[in-house]
Amino acid sequence: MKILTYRGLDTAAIPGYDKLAAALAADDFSSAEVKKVGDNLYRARLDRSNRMLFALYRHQDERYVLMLEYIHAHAYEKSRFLARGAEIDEARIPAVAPEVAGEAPQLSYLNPKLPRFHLLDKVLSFDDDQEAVYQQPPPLVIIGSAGSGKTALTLEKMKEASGDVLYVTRSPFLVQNARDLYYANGWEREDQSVDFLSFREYLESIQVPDGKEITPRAFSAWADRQRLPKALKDSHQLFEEFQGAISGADPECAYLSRDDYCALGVKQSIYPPETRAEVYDLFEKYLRFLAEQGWFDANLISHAWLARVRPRYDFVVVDEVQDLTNVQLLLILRALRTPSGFLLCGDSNQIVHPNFFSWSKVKTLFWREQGDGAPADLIRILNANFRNSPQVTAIANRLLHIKHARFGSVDRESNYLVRSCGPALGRVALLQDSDRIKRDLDRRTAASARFAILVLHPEQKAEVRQFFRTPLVFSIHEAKGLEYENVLLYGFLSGEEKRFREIAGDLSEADLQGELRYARTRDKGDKSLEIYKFYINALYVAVTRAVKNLYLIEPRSKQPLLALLGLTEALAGVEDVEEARSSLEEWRHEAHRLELQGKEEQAAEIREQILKQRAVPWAVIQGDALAELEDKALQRGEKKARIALMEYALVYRDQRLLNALVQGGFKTAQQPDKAMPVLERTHFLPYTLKHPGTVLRQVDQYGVDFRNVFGQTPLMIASRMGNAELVETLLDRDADTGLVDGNGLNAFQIALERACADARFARNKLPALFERLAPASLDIQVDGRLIKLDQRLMEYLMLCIAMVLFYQRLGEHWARRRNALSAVDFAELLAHFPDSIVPERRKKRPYISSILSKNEIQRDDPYNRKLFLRLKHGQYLINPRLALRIEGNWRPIYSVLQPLRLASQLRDPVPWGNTRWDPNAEAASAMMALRSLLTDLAEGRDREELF
Ligand SMILES: Nc1ncnc2c1ncn2[C@@H]1O[C@H](COP(=O)(O)OP(=O)(O)OP(=O)(O)O)[C@@H](O)[C@H]1O
Repeated sequence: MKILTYRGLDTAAIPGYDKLAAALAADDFSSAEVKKVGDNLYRARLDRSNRMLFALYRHQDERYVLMLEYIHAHAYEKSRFLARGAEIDEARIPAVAPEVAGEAPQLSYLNPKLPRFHLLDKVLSFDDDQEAVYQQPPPLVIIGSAGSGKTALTLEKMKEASGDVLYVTRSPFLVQNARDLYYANGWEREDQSVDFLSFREYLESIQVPDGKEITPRAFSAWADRQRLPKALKDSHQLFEEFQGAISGADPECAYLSRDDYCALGVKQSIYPPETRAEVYDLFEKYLRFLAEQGWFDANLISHAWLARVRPRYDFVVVDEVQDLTNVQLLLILRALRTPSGFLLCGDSNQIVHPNFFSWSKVKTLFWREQGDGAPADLIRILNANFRNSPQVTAIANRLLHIKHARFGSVDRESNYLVRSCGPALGRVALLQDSDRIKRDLDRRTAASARFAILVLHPEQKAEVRQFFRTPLVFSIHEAKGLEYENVLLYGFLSGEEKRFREIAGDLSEADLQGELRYARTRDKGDKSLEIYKFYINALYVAVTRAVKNLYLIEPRSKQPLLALLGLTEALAGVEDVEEARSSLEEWRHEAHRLELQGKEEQAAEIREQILKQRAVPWAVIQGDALAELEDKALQRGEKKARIALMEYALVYRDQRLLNALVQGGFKTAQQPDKAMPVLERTHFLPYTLKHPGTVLRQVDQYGVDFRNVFGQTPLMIASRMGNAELVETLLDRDADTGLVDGNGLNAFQIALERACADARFARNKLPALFERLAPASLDIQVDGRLIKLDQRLMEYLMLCIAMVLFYQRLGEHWARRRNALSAVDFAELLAHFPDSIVPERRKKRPYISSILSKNEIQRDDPYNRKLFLRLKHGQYLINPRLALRIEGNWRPIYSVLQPLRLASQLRDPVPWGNTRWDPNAEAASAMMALRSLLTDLAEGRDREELF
């Protein structure tokens, strides 16, 4: 077997490593005492107390040992790779023989020259180009086609940076994906703090703009109302002109003046000079529309925020740089402490719309910011493709050839061919456009989540739907960023036959041979590339969405461009297209993936047509419905309403409601602890079962995040009942961990709440729930700025616990001594948490106190997140001016939490001389005082007497 080592593993410092490696290399598993300890995870003996963890892989005909981690003194529970808190009883695990390697997973690519490998979500062996970039210090610009491993390489380079690091890109989906890849396999680095932000979040981290960011859909709806002349009808184009030419391009101004816009060169605008005045009139209307309707435009805000941004990062990574405008890039650069600490990556061939991105503009921008010029090898190009099949890559290359041969004026950075390292063999075929073929194809693909149909223009989708039942139909603008195993391009070229004919020009096969050579523009006034860029890039993007197989159906199959792509014969049968039927589970994942990427239309269609999900048939008690129920139960004394209200009050431990029920003569409410088990049996029993069929049936009917009558999702109840298996099942079905219940708590906080009330729950149930339920980050707003509080920070846990303690302790503390929350409260709760979820040092009181005081509103600390307000010595409230982003909307913390629900349990009046002292009145007035305090503080009114 061959030995490879994980990057960063210092084998020289591992005692007995060489001897062990030699034994494994010689297939001697018995003297290495190899045992299987996890999924493709093995341990071998280094010496009496130390172990080595490794994985087995195959590549071509060779078997490989991938050395992962040194396990010192049997401390398996500290391993990055084994499940948290894993206890391994070595004596009870049988030894394995080297033959197991024969069944090991295959690596799709392995560079024979490199003995080291990298790890994200999977094992990566860098090719020579990637390795060279990996070795080069920043600043760097990495250019590579779709699937060339830019993101993978970039993330690995990010791991090298210490200090404050930013990863930013336009798409929130990509951000989440990058974060998940980054921390996959338990990676961490103590001296690094990383923010993963979408560009909008980055803007918000400087200052949260008023309103919502304008979307192409909202723009289009606005444009449709404007009665546009024919030349300006294409709203995508108009939007692009507003966001790429009038604003965005010149960072010196928010947007161009009318004169400057009209004077733009022929290549700087989509529109000819004679239409510009009209475009500018519309732009002015657009500005008014933004202001009136409460939208914001990212370019205009970026320009305004240039005056506010402060250097705060040591290293910045910008992914998919072609999706950002100059002013946006400049705003990112201005956040750098060291001007050269950046890494940009992107691919200008992936721009669908006619935007004004050019690598030379980016370079100029960075040059200028750097002051002393840029290093010669700033720009690196990756030529491999690890994603698409060789057949798809071959077609993509032909397109690049055509673009180059036809419009040789493209910049050097967009001018490279791609070498396929793709995993699987695929095929590219032109199919006849006949009813029989379409019927046949539909039969084979309608039930497959791995087959998508792409068209050039949104209007063409309706035509596709006449023949095909799949919900996966996308216009090219929607398809960006997606990938499918099989892609059908439907009438893609025929829809704009004239354009594509002009693109093909009089090129012949001979023009498409050899390497691309960079040539300067022949004629500066030649606008042909700008006009055709949309069409050729759209086709390039469409083609590269296919991971394995690409099919085309063209009503007019004899087109010069098709011929140049080598597609001359239209096939009369589709027997080779595999008939596929995806499981409901696959479809659920697909709907969820599309929702995350903002493809609501297709996701809704999947949910409706395939998953057949519908809205819950019951009314959820919340908002007005709750007020009405209260009225019926408390004012009108209706029996059914009283029972329902009591159940609601029990679920949320709403002491105020329980008290009101008791005072209204409803005795059962007096003993919540007795009533609770009954309630749990009635409503939550299915959530405690090993085979929760009833719950899953409801999930199938109403979707995984449906709300029960109390407004809880299945995940929240499974968490409450401590059913880790069900939690796992629901998460596998993409349950949303960010949703909150009627108390404003998410499923993770609900588990913490249970742990707070029950030490046994904390010890036995919490570990399996803890990491799985905690959302990756919490969006909080303090002083008008977004802070994305990452799950890995102690501050995250402290805020979550503080929200739980709000209900569990604040009321009582306040009623008794006008006290708020203290480090003791946190420490008492954390004491029951096993070390595997919260390390010992983080549970100590001095440490908790230090986090509380570091995050006090008034404290001067660069990492102060201003989470807490110190009322008096050691007494804290969650900062009343903090807001949380819940389901996309900012909500003040004390409207997420429900101060109205804080109350003391009723007590009997105490005889006091010849009067009676009513403790309840006192408690009620204390709670009123607390609520008014919270309101005052939230609204910024001074309550200095308290401090
Ligand atoms: N050296 C490698 N060996 C094997 N797989 C690789 C290698 N480098 C990257 N990959 C894989 O190739 C796929 C594409 O990589 P990645 O997403 O980083 O590409 P990209 O250039 O960022 O693509 P896009 O521009 O489409 O986002 C990923 O699944 C990644 O893990």
